[in-house]
Amino acid sequence: MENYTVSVSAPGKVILHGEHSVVYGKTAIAVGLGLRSSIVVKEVPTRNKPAVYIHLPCVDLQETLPLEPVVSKLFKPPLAPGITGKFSWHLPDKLDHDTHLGKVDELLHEIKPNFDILPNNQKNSLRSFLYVFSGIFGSTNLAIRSLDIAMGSELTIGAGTGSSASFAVCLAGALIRLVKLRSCSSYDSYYESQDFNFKEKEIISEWAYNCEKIMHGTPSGIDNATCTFGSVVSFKKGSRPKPLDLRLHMRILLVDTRVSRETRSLVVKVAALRHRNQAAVDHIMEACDHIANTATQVLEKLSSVKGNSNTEADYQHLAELWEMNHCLLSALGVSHPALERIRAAAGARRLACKLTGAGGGGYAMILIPPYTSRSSVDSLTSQLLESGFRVKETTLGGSGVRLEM
Ligand SMILES: Nc1ncnc2c1ncn2[C@@H]1O[C@H](COP(=O)(O)OP(=O)(O)O)[C@@H](O)[C@H]1O
Ligand SMILES: C[C@@](O)(CCOP(=O)(O)O)CC(=O)O
Repeated sequence: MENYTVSVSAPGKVILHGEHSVVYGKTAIAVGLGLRSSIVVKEVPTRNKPAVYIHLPCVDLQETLPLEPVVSKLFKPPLAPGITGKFSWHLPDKLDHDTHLGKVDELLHEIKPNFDILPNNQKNSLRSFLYVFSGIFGSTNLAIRSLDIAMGSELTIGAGTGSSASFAVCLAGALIRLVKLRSCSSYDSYYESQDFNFKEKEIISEWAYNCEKIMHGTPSGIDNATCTFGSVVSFKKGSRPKPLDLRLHMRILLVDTRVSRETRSLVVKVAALRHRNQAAVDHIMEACDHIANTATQVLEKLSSVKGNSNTEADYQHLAELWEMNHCLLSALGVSHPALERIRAAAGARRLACKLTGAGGGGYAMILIPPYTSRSSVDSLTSQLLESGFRVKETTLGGSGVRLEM
């Protein structure tokens, strides 16, 4: 019997346009980052009793989970109320989420008596792991084998660049691939397939959405969709995120202000401003919506360009939109002196810069068009590092979840 090894990676995400205005029903666009998380899942010989050996260095966690109680308590998860039939791993949105998560929590308290005193990040990673593992394997008839699971990430954890969705997408992707490999023979064409198909990606994104519910309560769905499909995802409240099939490879400097912020309190701050100035704030939101829509058109043009002379004009247009968007966000009161210092340094080199995400600190992104000189990027990076910021040069619009060889 073959012992399989599966390696999968998935990107983080940033919001390009539409932060805050998305809360008021306007369009947001998010893009996959060049920085990725990765997972390696290995079937290993069972030593004594079957177990999963988990290595999660990003949250400082090494854990061995016995599999027999997982099988007896968590397999065969229930369907949501009102839905009949048998649950299958193809249908994560039909799972009775609260009941299944409740059982996961009960089991974790049984097998780890100190569960309650673990830090939240470790708790959430373990809960998500058991939830997805038992949801996927628990609806198959495959014999249980011991597994070794190791995950890593180039992303800063808990900083608004989608590490939780990226983690969950890797996990769901790897476990689904393993189930499919074990369900087919080496003569099937699936065995040879080098990547996930669209339907598989939809299922992966739904499992990751359920994990986002574990981590955040009421996620919008944009992070799991962007980390799964990569490229650009357009989103409006109340409708499904829409992946756009664009081929982009835009360079940025992703600059961490190291000023911590809380998304929830910034959303409340904007709501209070709107309460006092509704017409003015609604016009700002409307303007942000136009920017998101125009930027989508520019990205479509950039995506279709093959050495076309308009690239420079398109990048300039995009830079203009970034600048306007940042200033509108600043008018909403969500900039920060650290973000403005980064903008000044970028502006001195005629490079566009905007905050991304909730603001109030967090990250700024600086657009690096292809015609920017290396010396300009290097001197800007040095200046930002000297000022105490963290700087990573990366790309926007990269690929979504993928199998690694
Ligand atoms: N590589 C990883 N390994 C283990 N857990 C991870 C990893 N990346 C993210 N997580 C989980 O996701 C949580 C971070 O989620 P969140 O606070 O939403 O941050 P972010 O904005 O980066 O998504 C962590 O506390 C941890 O539970
Ligand atoms: C400010 C907001 O529009 C985006 C927040 O993004 P992040 O938490 O910084 O990734 C809030 C939201 O959409 O829920």
